[in-house]
Amino acid sequence: MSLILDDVGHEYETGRALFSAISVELIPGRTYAVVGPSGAGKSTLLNILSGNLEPTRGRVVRARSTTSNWVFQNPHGVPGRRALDHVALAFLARGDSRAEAEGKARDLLDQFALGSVAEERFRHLSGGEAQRLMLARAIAAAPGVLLVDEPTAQLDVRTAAVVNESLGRLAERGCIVVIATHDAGTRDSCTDVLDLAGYQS
Ligand SMILES: Nc1ncnc2c1ncn2[C@@H]1O[C@H](COP(=O)(O)OP(=O)(O)OP(=O)(O)O)[C@@H](O)[C@H]1O
Repeated sequence: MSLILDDVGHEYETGRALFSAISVELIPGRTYAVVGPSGAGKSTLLNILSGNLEPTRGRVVRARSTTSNWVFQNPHGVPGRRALDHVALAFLARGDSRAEAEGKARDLLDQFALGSVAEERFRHLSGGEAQRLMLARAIAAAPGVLLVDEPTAQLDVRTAAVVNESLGRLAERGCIVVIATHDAGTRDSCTDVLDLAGYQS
């Protein structure tokens, strides 16, 4: 089910107008890079897409059943919980048995080059590992829309490419993936680019 931005613009009470007149239909199967200079409003647009923030202009049309999942720039995990359990829980919540959930979680961890830290506690992961774990957990939840803020900011080029590929694969499974990014590699790996520079008020 698509997500439609209809003439969307936003201005915080305290500030200037960030962007205006964004009209675009986001379609399952595609990955959207939201780009623009720092302060252009990329995170704000993700917030609007998530439904957490009402735009001051226009509207977002989404199916009532659409689930969205947000991966933040700063990873939030449970310090004493194993990496594996963070991902397995999402499968358990969807009705899998413990064995099935752990099997699927290990596959996903391997995809994100996290197989070797599956048994590690969250607090022992590096910044980049923790961020990839958050992505794996979000993907395990199979949301209709995945919103990701700067997924490759802490990663080396090779690991960033792994993450970009995984986000593309998730889209291919029917998810709308929207990524706020400054990373040219991530932008180029997306099927579509939404450049906020073109929507300045
Ligand atoms: N809750 C808020 N209230 C008032 N102003 C805000 C609020 N959130 C963000 N802003 C301002 O709106 C502007 C856009 O912020 P936003 O975080 O959306 O930009 P961004 O493009 O994601 O930036 P960056 O690339 O640096 O992450 C900034 O000037 C910021 O200070």
